Amino acid sequence: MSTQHAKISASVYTSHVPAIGAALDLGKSQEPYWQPVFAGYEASKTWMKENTPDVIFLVYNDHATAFSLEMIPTFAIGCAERFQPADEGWGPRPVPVVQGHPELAAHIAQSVIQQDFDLTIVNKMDVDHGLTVPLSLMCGQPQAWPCPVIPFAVNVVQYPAPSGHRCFELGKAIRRAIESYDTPLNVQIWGTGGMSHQLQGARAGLINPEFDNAFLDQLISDPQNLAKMPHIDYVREAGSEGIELVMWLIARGAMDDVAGGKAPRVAERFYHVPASNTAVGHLILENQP
Ligand SMILES: O=C(O)c1ccc(O)c(O)c1
Repeated sequence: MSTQHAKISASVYTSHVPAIGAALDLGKSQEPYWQPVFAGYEASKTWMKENTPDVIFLVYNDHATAFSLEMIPTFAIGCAERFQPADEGWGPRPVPVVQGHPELAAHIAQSVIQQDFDLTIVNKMDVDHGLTVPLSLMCGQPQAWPCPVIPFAVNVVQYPAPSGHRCFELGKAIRRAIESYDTPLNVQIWGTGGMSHQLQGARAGLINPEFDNAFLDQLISDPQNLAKMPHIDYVREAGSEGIELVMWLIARGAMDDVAGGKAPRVAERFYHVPASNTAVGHLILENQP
């Protein structure tokens, strides 16, 4: 591929627990409960400063904020110039407006839809904690986010959610789309949500560290097989909200292929239980030059 084209340099994976955003916004990040969570991201914040991309393609889920049970696309790509932080009930988070990249987003939409994945084009959308908490964890509290962000919303809220396999294949299509964009942009792809958690019902509070750590291991070294895991296994092992982890497979699908002999480098790995009701997991993978 010519160096005149965009490329994916790295992927970031992280939970997006809303209480993490509230802790930061309310100045509680050094309290004993929260300190270990934020400490786990210190090295990643340094990495982010040293490896700031031109664009972040950020895979997340909307939590009935921009969409609702009235209308919920399986995959939606944000093509707007900018996206406002959403009001999720306590006013919008005091974080910067998210600048989009309409040109690259339109190119990805064109390419991915022509590769037979149906995407919904979104030209106006507020972004909730699913998108802003990962930015806060990786960038802290800047005046402006360090680069444009293309929001990519996945339905993991209203059944049926897409399979891990479909997400993994979609990641590959997104990579082909980015690598056919004829401007040499450095793009990161982020997969967010998870890890194990269940917010409702008889198993509310479920956390499964064995499953989570096995998921991290396999995401690194054997994502092809991990992508075969059926939906019911996520729900049984990681709880009803654990299904958010299929979004990590979109980001992993866009990265170098272990099966093809090119293993990405693990730059950071962190796991902590709990933050609010959730197990926090985090990885950074870098494609090798
Ligand atoms: O742990 C929690 O409280 C919690 C709440 C809402 C979410 O969307 C989530 O991912 C986690």
